Amino acid sequence: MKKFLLKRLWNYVGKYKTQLIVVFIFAILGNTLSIFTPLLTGQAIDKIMGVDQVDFNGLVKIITELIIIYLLSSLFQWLMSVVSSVAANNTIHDIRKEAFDKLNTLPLKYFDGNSHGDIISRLTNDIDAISDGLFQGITQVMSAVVIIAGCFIFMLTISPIITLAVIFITPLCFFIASFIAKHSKRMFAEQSKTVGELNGYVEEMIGNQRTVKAFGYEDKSLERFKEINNRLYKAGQKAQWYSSLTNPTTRLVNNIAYVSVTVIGGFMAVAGHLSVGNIASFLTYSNQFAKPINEITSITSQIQAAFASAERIFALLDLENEKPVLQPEEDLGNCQGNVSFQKVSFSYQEEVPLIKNLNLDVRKGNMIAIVGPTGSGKTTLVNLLMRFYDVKSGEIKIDGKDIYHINRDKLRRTIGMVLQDSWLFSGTIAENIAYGKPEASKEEIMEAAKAAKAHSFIKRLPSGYDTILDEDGGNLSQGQKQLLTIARVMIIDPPMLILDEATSSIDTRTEINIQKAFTKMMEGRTSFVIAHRLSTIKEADTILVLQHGDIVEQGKHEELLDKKGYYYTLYHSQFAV
Ligand SMILES: Nc1ncnc2c1ncn2[C@@H]1O[C@H](COP(=O)(O)OP(=O)(O)OP(=O)(O)O)[C@@H](O)[C@H]1O
Repeated sequence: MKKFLLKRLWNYVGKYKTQLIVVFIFAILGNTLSIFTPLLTGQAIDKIMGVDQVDFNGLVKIITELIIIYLLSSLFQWLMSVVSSVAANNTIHDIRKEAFDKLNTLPLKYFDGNSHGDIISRLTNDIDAISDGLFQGITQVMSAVVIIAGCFIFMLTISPIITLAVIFITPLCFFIASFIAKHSKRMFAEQSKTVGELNGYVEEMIGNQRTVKAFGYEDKSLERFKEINNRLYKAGQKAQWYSSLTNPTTRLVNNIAYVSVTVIGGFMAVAGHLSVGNIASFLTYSNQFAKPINEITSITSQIQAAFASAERIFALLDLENEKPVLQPEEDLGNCQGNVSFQKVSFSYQEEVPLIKNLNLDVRKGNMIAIVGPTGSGKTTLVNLLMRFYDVKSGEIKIDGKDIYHINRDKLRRTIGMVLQDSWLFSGTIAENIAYGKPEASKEEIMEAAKAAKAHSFIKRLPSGYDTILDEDGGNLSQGQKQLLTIARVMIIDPPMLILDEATSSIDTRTEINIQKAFTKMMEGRTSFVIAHRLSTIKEADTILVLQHGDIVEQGKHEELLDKKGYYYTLYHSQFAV
């Protein structure tokens, strides 16, 4: 599994080979220089033979060399970390971009079925974790290779016997580290998952603060937060507990190696095979030899967290995209707006059938009011027409062309949509209106606003069209927000419309404005209206009455009332006052 992850990560990191080579060169320069220092220190010690037997000239020369080496080595190590952070940042930039691109190609099912906080967490926390792991990984691994190889050679030149002892004991560290890593990986995966869950919850609570406060849900919300937070605490503790074992255990092994060097070295010195300076150099080398291994094991937690996060990112990247357009691709051209559903079946979950064998014919310019109790499938019908979800079987045609043969973007541009929860983004009012047509001129924006009856309220704002909206248009009323979304559709001038009439109460004046704007917008356009107003259903060319995903009745208001069927009951319970 890890091999597979490494290979996939390499696909991204490998693109920056030149930077990695530069890091390696700096690693060689910086670390080789520092490998010389124990040798020089040993030589310096041997210049001090005893009282009055000190070679001062030799000593000063060596100390000067040591200072220069330390300075250069620090410079190269600094350069190494600068370049490796550039390589890590470039890699992360690519992964983040690919992940965000992926979000744009995923079907709506993914967003409906996963907590938004968790998705955000994948793009932020998980990517940061990979970034930290990569940066540390690159610098430590490169330095380790150079130091281990360098120290090994230098130790060999001093004493092959003691070198043998060191290289027998030190690899034990690897076994211990990999054994612990195996266990801690699972804990880190749990930790990342819980971070995602926590983010999801926090996002939900922040987004719904009004509801939280209105229902006095603060205490319960805190309880739930505490519960997730506790789980996160436990997962984090367990992961850290396991990974924190690595460093002390490997240090213990290193200390055993250190003691062995001292004892064997001592015996060899007494026998006259080694000088005191040699032993001093060797001790430092054996320490340096173990250092990169220790350092790598001390960042295992970071590397494990990076692996766990990489798994979550790759899982996102591996999700199935929206289905591509079927060939041959057809062009809607000058779209008229004739719509038909033929034997359409659909369900969100396999085991819960919703729409079964639905047939519907809508002629261009007609206004279709969709009514039905909650959960009857009104929004689902819209989801299918917009291709937010794909039908299980059957066909949906516009002007006789199957929508699965039409480019998804082009299809969506022919249908203007105004929903109840009008989504606005932080930016000016003008930018919000021109969302679907960024190249629109000021005049066009104003025209659209006038048609949407939004111009007069915009004009009264201190900065007019340049008024900056908070995220989600928090500084506007519900009705004003809806007028802006109507203007946004007007500017695109689509041949078809999907409107969701607001159920929330809006002041009468704005309500009248919205209704007027809706009526104007629907002129000559095929319109599907999820209807909540009496006036809409009365004016509709056809009313579709939905129940449990089926069209149970279809016709004009008076006809349906005369039938005294389901619509009659629904009308008296929902619309008639
Ligand atoms: N993303 C989804 N995943 C699973 N089931 C869903 C999803 N969206 C809707 N449903 C289910 O499908 C059924 C139809 O939902 P739909 O939103 O179309 O109803 P509706 O008539 O628009 O309701 P309302 O008037 O309350 O908006 C409901 O039972 C609902 O629970």
